Amino acid sequence: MNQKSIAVIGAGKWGQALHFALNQRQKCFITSRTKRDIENFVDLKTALDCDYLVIAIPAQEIRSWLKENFVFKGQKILVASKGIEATTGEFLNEIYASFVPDENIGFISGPSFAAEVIKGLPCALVINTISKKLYVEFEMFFPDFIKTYYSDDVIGAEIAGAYKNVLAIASGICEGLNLGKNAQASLIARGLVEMQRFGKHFGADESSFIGLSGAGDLFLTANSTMSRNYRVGLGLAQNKKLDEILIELGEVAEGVKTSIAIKDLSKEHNIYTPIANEVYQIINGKNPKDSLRDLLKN
Ligand SMILES: NC(=O)C1=CN([C@@H]2O[C@H](COP(=O)(O)OP(=O)(O)OC[C@H]3O[C@@H](n4cnc5c(N)ncnc54)[C@H](OP(=O)(O)O)[C@@H]3O)[C@@H](O)[C@H]2O)C=CC1
Ligand SMILES: O=C(CO)COP(=O)(O)O
Repeated sequence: MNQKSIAVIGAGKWGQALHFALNQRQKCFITSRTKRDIENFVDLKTALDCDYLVIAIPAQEIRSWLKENFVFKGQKILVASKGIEATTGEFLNEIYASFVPDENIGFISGPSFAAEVIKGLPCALVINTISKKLYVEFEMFFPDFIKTYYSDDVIGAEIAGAYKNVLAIASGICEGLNLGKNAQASLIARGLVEMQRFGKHFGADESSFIGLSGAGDLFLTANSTMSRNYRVGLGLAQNKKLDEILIELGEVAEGVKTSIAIKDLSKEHNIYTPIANEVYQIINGKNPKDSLRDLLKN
């Protein structure tokens, strides 16, 4: 049993589910901006003093949160967020690199709806880090109902986890327009090819996209109304306003902002990303039926 201290930062849906899981083996602290009545809830300072931190705040908030709150004291970090920063197009590992040495940081990926993890239902996750030692240390904290795998493909896991959110929006749109299961399967399969192409450009290992981090998480979120991103797509297909959809959702849907980052990066690097580009345009007012026509034509 590992006796080092561990804390989750961010008590949203995923932070609370991870806290539940990590609290099975040993006491795990949790903190958040908003104080909550959760077992082992502590203030931020106490959490930051822990040896191991699991950070579960939205991707777009990470840079400012780190700047305002984080001081590196040798902590080992596991990043639970899935997204790409929209304002800069930077990947999360690039943002964290200014605050934490690479060997002290890992990224969680794989199919994992918080609502199931918090019930103790079985799942498999990948811990992606250049340090096998760090993987072994974090693995010790996970309960029996979560099987963990090791990968050193940090960029592949990050891109897969972020990109699948945009594709889940596309799949929700497809469902909302009643385009049928053939269309939806085609969209998901082509989406997988698209995110692999995007990832390869940035040095990702192509095999990450056919494993848990890529296909696993994509199949989960692009096929279920449990996914917030998928529900955003359903709303867009019903011609609802984005603001209205997001208020109704009340939780983060990372694919919305990540679609901006992918649009900018694919333009800058000349990468062919037709589905993500149509999602970006639909979010910005294009009629989804026009997107369908353009995707079928090009
Ligand atoms: N939910 C899921 O099934 C999964 C989610 N993820 C990823 O985990 C990340 C978090 O998602 P999730 O927990 O579901 O989202 P939620 O919307 O449920 O919660 C987000 C939490 O982040 C905190 N937060 C938001 N902005 C800030 C900020 N500026 N500074 C500090 N804290 C902030 C909020 O804390 P407070 O409420 O205290 O203000 C909030 O509770 C996302 O990147 C998501 O893609 C990954 C796998 C599964
Ligand atoms: O990443 C997730 C499951 O692996 C959660 O997806 P949503 O954010 O779309 O709900």
